[in-house]
Amino acid sequence: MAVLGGGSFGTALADISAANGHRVKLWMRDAEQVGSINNNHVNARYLPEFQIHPSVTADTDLAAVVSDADIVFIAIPSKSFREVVKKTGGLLSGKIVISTTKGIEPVTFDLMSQILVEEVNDARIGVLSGPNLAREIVAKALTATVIASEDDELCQTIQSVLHCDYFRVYSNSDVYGVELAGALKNIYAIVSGMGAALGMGENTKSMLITRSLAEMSRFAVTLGANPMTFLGLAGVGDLVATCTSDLSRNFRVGYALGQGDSLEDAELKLGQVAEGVNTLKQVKQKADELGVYMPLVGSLYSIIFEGNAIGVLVKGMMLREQKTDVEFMSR
Ligand SMILES: NC(=O)C1=CN([C@@H]2O[C@H](COP(=O)(O)OP(=O)(O)OC[C@H]3O[C@@H](n4cnc5c(N)ncnc54)[C@H](OP(=O)(O)O)[C@@H]3O)[C@@H](O)[C@H]2O)C=CC1
Ligand SMILES: O=C(CO)COP(=O)(O)O
Repeated sequence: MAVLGGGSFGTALADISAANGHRVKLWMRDAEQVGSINNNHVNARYLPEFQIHPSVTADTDLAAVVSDADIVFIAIPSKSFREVVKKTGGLLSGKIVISTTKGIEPVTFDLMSQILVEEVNDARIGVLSGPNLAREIVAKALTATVIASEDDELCQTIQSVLHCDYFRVYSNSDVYGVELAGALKNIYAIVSGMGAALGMGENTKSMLITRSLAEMSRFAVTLGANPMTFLGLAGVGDLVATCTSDLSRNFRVGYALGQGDSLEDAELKLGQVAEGVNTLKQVKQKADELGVYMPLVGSLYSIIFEGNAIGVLVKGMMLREQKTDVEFMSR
């Protein structure tokens, strides 16, 4: 088995699979980080306090790591996903390839599994998504995830590779819905982080999460996803986890923005990927093109990229025309 990307989530997945008896190779581009995993079983940059299972070894040689594996998980930020897949030079063909990346490619609006379809011949493709904060997983907190693929056998294989007494794997055949949900919720985690910095109460948190769910499912349904997927772990599950935890990098970026930091400073302080910032840009553009009503996306975009004041936008949103609660019921 191989995991491409040795950040916090790639490391967490490698550790679970190794503890389940698999020999796991982690591909990382940095030789020093590889040395730390092979010699000390520690990912010194991303999870320094955690001891990785000794059956996980790391390597900087991408071709060697991929050639050796029948299952390949990809945990590379969306910004570099296509570039890394291209670098594998056809070696992913015929393998089970699972994206764990929650992002959207600029210009193409491709999700990561769509990039895999475009770049790899004959791979069996799946998506892993759900409420999966990496630091909780490595601490063995009880966790559930979703493997999405139209290939039932693939889903069963991944369930058996990852399932253990603290990690439960559900399947779903709506690949597009599962993957889109994972990308979209990052936007709302930024909004929630911002709200937390401004001291919002429980009523406000609840309103924000519920209206986020309404907005993201409205957008996803316009693009052809199944709205029912949004009621599952990859939808409401991941939305709740990410919008309520300061372990979420997107939440933390929002918190820093709410405290008055610039986007640049907030991202710099974080030092890791917060996919929601790019996702916000892509979704704002697509929603404008398609005419989808997304007041939270519109407001967050104008705060971050157009310098509008949070207070003015909040007031504007609260005083908008009245809407129905569950819009799918009134169709
Ligand atoms: N962390 C989490 O809780 C979860 C994350 N995810 C998703 O998984 C994806 C990865 O996240 P995560 O592991 O947390 O990210 P991190 O920021 O922790 O790590 C990113 C990893 O990707 C590597 N990387 C980045 N760019 C390249 C490149 N061009 N070539 C090779 N390697 C590269 C980094 O290497 P280097 O250190 O050398 O820069 C690092 O190992 C994201 O889309 C995220 O949304 C999904 C579920 C949970
Ligand atoms: O996707 C995640 C949890 O499910 C991780 O969220 P962040 O990328 O915001 O840390």
